[in-house]
Order: sequence, then C-alpha cells, then structure tokens
Amino acid sequence: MALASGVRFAARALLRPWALLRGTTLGRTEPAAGGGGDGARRFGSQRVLVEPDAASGVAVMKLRNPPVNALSLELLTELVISLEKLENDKTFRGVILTSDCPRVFCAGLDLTEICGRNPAHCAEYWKAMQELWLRTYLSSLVLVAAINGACPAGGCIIALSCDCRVLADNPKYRIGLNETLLGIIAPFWLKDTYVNTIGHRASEQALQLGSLFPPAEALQVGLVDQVVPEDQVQSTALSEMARWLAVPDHARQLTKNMMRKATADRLLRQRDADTQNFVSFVCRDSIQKSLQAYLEKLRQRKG
Ligand SMILES: CCCCC/C=C\C/C=C\CC/C=C/CC(=O)SCCNC(=O)CCNC(=O)[C@H](O)C(C)(C)COP(=O)(O)OP(=O)(O)OC[C@H]1O[C@@H](n2cnc3c(N)ncnc32)[C@H](O)[C@@H]1OP(=O)(O)O
Repeated sequence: MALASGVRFAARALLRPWALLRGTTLGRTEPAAGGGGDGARRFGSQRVLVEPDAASGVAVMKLRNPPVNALSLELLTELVISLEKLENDKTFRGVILTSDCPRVFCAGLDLTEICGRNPAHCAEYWKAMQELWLRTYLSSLVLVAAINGACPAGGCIIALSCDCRVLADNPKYRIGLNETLLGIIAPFWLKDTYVNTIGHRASEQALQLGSLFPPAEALQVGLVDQVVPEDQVQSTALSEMARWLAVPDHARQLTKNMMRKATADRLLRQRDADTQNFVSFVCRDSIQKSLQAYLEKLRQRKG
C-alpha cells in the first residue's frame, strides 16, 4: 500500500539513529520458551520480546520495559522496528501484542521523556510516538491486543490501534484516555482513534472526564471486544486471531486501509504541525508543573 510504504520510509528516516538501540539485542534469536512449535526462535530486543510461530504465521510480541512498560523513546523505537521486521517477513500474518510486566499492559507515555526535557528531545520523542501509532494503525498484519494489565492513555492508544482487544477481567485493569486528569489533552489523532472505536458522544464524555473504564464498562462502551478471566487472555487472543486469519489477507488489508486511511492521512498531512503543537504545549510552564506534580503523586503511591 502506497501509504504504508510512505510510513515505512518515514519509519526508516526516523530510525536511522540506530544508536537508540544501544544495549538492545535486535535480531538475536534464541529458542522460544517451551519450544514454541517447529523450533521457533525468539527474537527482539531488550524491551520487546518476539515469540514467532512460523507454523501458524502468528507472533507474540511482548512489551518488556519494567515496571510498567512506560513508552520510553527506546521502547517506542524497538516496537516499530520489531513490527517492521514481522511485516517484512511474509511468514507472518498476525501479531498478538501483550505485556511481559505483571499487572500492567502499558502505562502510556514515559512522562520522564517530557518532564524537564528540552524542546528538541520532546520533538524527537513525539515523532517516535506518532510513528508507532502510524505503524500499528496501518499495519498489514492482523494485530490483536491481549490486555493483561492496566492500559491508560498511550497504552490505550496502542490497544485501539490493533484490530481487536481482549481484556483480562480484573477491576484493577482499567483502560481509557485519561490525559485530562494529568492536565493535558489527547491530540486529534488519539481523539479520532477513540471516536472511530466507541463513537462521538462516548468519546466526547470519556475524553473530557479522562475516564478509565474497568473491564465490564470497557466492554459495554465498545473499548474492548472481549473480557475473559486473566488466565484465558492469551488463548482467547489466539482464537480471535484465527477468526481474522480465516479471511484472505488481501481483501482484509484493503478493507482495513479503506476504513483507516483517512484518519491516518490527517496526521500524515500535518505531522510537523502536530509535533510543534505537542512541543509548545508540553513545554509550557503550567503543563510542566502539572506533569511534575502527577509524577510526584505516582512516586508517592505504592501499587
Ligand atoms: C491546545 C493545543 C493542544 C495540542 C496538543 C498536542 C499534544 C497533546 C499533548 C500531550 C500528549 C498527550 C498524550 C498523553 C498520553 C499518555 O500516555 S500520558 C501518560 C498517562 N499515563 C498514566 O496516567 C499512567 C500512570 N501510571 C499509573 O496509573 C500506574 O503506574 C499504573 C500504570 C496503573 C501501574 O500502577 P502500579 O501501582 O503497578 O505501579 P506504580 O504506580 O507504583 O508505578 C511504578 C513506577 O513507575 C512509574 N510510572 C508509572 N507510570 C509512569 C509513566 N506513565 N511514566 C513514567 N513513570 C511512570 C511510577 O512513578 C513508579 O515509579 P517509582 O516510584 O520510581 O518506582
């Protein structure tokens, strides 16, 4: 797809500073835990573990950035590279995205990447966040989110960019775009993704209130597609994947692109402006103070 190649080009341009992968083992393969079918070999990097199963054409991609899979610049970069590697390997048709950290799927943006950081770093960081959303939202693969922990803000956006979502039935695992509770706001492309998923009125209310939905409510509002006991999340995600892979790839991919291209194009047309808006917004003294206060509150809590 032309757009995907445009995104791929953008990803390569962004990811040229391979120094970002310092300390990772991208591309290192090792036997998958528990064998994993026909000698499947895990690969990935320091913060992303990929367990491929060539026989089924499905890979499990685990976020592994303890304690809460906060989306650091490195994690964002490693996720994009791992996803691109799977997209370029025609053995794979689907990816299950899940967490290797207990109790948390993904805590959203790593606030230390924007608190007390200079505008140039904030710009680089936001471009990486844009890239991950574009890469997942437009992926030619079937992406199933196996949400095995809390999923606020940026974590919710990653889950919403997947084709479907399975959430563990634990009241502590809440999901939603809670940015207003931090004194910030979701940019238009996060809003658009929300509206495309749960509708305008539900999004309007949930965004303004910064709602974090417990599983039953998340299911009811349409934020997730299934809520299952915690020990059935991965198996249910695999069953859901099988349902999607029963459809011929080409027809499904063209349909996905038809449904999502306009939303993605809106960001692609104004990526620089969006980055500038983000930088000038988060670098405001008042916003920095809000974010610092929020981080302090988090550090004083204990899970
Ligand atoms: C007008 C023009 C407008 C233009 C607009 C343009 C752009 C828009 C502007 C901004 C962009 C908005 C997008 C934002 C998306 C986001 O993702 S913001 C981040 C939101 N995330 C959260 O609110 C989650 C916060 N975390 C939690 O709620 C909990 O940590 C948890 C995930 C539920 C897990 O709880 P648990 O008890 O297990 O762990 P702890 O809370 O003890 O945390 C452990 C440890 O981790 C630190 N931490 C947690 N979350 C983050 C984080 N997101 N970033 C950085 N660090 C985090 C926490 O502080 C603890 O640290 P420690 O005490 O040092 O161990």
